[in-house]
Amino acid sequence: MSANKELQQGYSDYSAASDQAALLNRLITAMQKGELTDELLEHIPELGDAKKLNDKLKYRKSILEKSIAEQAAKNKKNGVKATSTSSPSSSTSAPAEKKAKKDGKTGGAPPKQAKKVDYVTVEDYGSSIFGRLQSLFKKAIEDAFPGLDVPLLLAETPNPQFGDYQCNSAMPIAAKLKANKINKRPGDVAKEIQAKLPTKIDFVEKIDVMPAGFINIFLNTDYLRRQISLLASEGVKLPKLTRKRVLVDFSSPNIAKEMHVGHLRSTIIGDSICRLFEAVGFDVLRVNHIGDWGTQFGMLIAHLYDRFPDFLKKLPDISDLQAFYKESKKRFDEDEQFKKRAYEYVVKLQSHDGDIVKAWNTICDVSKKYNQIVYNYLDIKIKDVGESFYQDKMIELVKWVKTNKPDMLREEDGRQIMFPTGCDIPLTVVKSDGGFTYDTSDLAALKYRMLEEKCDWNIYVVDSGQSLHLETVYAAGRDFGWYDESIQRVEHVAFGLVLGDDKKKFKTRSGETVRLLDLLSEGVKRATEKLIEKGRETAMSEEQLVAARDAVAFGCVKYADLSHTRTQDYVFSFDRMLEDRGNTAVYLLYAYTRIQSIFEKDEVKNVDLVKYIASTPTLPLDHPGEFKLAKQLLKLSDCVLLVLDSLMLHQMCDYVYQLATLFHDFYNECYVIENKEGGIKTICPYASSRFV
Ligand SMILES: NC(=[NH2+])NCCC[C@H](N)C(=O)O
Repeated sequence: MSANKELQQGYSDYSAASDQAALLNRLITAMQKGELTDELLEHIPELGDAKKLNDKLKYRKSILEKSIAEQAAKNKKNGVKATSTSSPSSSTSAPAEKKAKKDGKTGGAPPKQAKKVDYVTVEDYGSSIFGRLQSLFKKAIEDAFPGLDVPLLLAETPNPQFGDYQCNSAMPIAAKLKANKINKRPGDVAKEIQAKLPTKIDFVEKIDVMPAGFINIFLNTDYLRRQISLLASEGVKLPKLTRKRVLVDFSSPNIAKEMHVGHLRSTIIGDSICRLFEAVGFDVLRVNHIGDWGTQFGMLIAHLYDRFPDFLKKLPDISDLQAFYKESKKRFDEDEQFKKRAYEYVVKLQSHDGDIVKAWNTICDVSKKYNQIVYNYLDIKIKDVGESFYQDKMIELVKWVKTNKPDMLREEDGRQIMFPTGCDIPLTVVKSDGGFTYDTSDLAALKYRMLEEKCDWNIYVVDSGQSLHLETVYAAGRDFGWYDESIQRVEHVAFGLVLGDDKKKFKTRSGETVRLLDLLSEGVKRATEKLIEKGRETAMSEEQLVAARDAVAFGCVKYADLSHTRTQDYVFSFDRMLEDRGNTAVYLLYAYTRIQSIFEKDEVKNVDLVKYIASTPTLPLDHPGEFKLAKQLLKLSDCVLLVLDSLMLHQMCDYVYQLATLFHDFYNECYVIENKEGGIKTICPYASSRFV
């Protein structure tokens, strides 16, 4: 070999080796990050094969688990879940896969959670003192230490000696500077932050910087007095936010099945979120994604024809839909002839046959009529946009995917499935019989909500058991480019189970699902007993008593749910929720009643109040109890901003509970009305007059 050739060989050996080293480096980094791409795996066939085998096994495992779940559902006595996978028709009924997911049996890590966009854009903080402080401090820190990217640490102080609020950002900033080889004491960092704050802030009395770096903020009491007077004369003014279009999918029961306590939680939480959004001026779509489509309607229609032949003339009186469902399911399982008819009806329903559609409508109407009673009790407004709304949209969806993203679909055992990025469990888009699934309808719904309804924020108030299903659907939406995560937010607002006193899933004594109407009626009964026990029926008119009874009964059920951290399971207990002490609706109602009694007993007219406030632009607030109450009142906007971001409604309950407690303290310590000579009553200019 000539020297030249040797050199060439050496060079190519060297470059091959350095390529290898570079490849190895990429592989190691990718492995550490868990991002082994197919392109990288091609270089190490063994590894690629192992990965493929692993994927296959994982998928097989999920199929097996699905079959087990399916079998379990079949074996379960009185099992009413209609999967009808052998039907030659389309179905959106929850397939076994959904059940397996619900039970958490499918394994596999949940796909990456959608990034949460810092979504609520405040145009004007208005009365939110904390919001204004936050934005002032954020700006001061950014001006003093540009690009340092340290989260703002600002909180209320428990000890008034250290002011009303304290900013503790100086310490982490000093640490970060140190890491960048800049030595600065936290005290000096704090001084630099202070120097960047405006010299005069209307609501701040003084700002003290402690040598250790704490920044103590003292509010201006005159400002608070003026604010409270303004609140009294002009009412609540919430911060001004950029208007958003928000869709809230909540309640969403299934037709012909009993609405259960899980749906009750969804209804209460979803409605409260809507009310909050409406209060800040968002454009809110209250959507009931009812389960009103699927092969189970075949058997229900067949049974309807037999049991209520004149259903076309008058709405059948099916008092117990659950029993009706069970009866038809039993016939479907045992009677071949009936089964055949059921299938025929499904086909007819899907081809929009007039009478069959009417029968389907009848069943939906009976079910909805029942649900409406629950909604009326709880004062819930919601619009039905159920699974049936997506009938044609599902067909369109499949066409769309086949045309635009054909590579995303995979055929397995005759089914069309897809694995969205980062997901171990596939979505079944088309079943082997050509039918659709819960996955298909949720995909179609997501596409419609983001592209047609043009939602900025799409919220699903659904139990945490469906988290994997929803996250997989969202991941598919991202893959399909249906929404832009930097400006839009798609979010599962999950909640835990409702438990009985025995800490087990909430059931009747005989182990049945609790009917919501029975539950609410029980609440009404208990509330009536409570009111009678307190002798209220003598003090109230019948009308007032009914109003009080409903406020107590339904208020308690709602508040008990909302005041618990929603992501956790909570124990449903009438005894606890009807207590007049602690964080309960009764305790809040008690505060409200006391306020009303001031007006009633002392015959103070609203006009007198208005006059008094108009002539007192700075309310005195001389008594500590009064001042504390005023401060809490002024925190409403802060609380609204907090909950808008977290969607954790217990934070709002904590706020009102604290407010009620402070009101009770105030009521016990201060006079509100002064009894002048000659029996003339005037509003006391100093609420603390009991002490003067
Ligand atoms: N888009 C949704 N998947 N919403 C929730 C639907 C809840 C479903 N109907 C159930 O009862 O489990």
